[in-house]
Amino acid sequence: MDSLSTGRVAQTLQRLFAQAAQADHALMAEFRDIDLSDAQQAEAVAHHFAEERRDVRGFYHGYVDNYLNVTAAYGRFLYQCARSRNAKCIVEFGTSMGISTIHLAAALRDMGGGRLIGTELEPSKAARAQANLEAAGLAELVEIRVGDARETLTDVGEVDMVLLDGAFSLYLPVLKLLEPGLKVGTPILAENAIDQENEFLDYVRNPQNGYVSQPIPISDGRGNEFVVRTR
Ligand SMILES: C[S@@+](CC[C@H](N)C(=O)[O-])C[C@H]1O[C@@H](n2cnc3c(N)ncnc32)[C@H](O)[C@@H]1O
Repeated sequence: MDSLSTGRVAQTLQRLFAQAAQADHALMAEFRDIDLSDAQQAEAVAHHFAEERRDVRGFYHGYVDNYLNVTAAYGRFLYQCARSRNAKCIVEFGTSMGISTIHLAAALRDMGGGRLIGTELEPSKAARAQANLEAAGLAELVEIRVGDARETLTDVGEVDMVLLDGAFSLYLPVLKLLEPGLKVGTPILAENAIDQENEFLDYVRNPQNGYVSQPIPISDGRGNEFVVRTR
């Protein structure tokens, strides 16, 4: 049996997905209801990117009460990746309220233990994630570093798996920060890696940089890139 489907982990996830659906309802509806042409969509994404790049802290502070979480299907995929990799050390950029974190930490626990280093800009979100991990019985496996990933992830060392789910304009600098500790075969999962003037995608899709990478269709329209380190 896996702990995703039973006990405290399953109960906590069920509660969090319900809370997330409520908290993010208006936000999600905004995106769902927009029927934009390709050109308008490209413009909207570019605007989003520019705003985030201009003021990362301010941009995400605007979402302080939003979960912005992975889907349940993507969470299961994270769990599967960690299990298939037999991961012992996982790094997560962008913890929010801890939904993805719980999936990853559950995989670590189901394999006998390990360490997850997460990072979150917003102190109140980090505190809520901590409480959620405690509710799921997984807190001892996770360290949530409060602050900007570019400062909090400078010393993580060897990593078996990475989830990039923070500010998407920072995926490339954060990957480069982690690169010295990546091993051959390390999977890097990137959420919201939208294929539009994206320097991160340009980098990981160029085999000369030591990766093989392609989008995977788990959560439609969410830009799920699956990257594997090849050297
Ligand atoms: C998409 S949400 C993460 C969702 C989470 N992985 C989940 O599935 O529940 C992105 C989070 O990254 C945080 N974030 C954005 N930029 C960051 C940075 N530079 N360093 C650390 N956290 C950051 C935001 O505050 C936000 O809570």
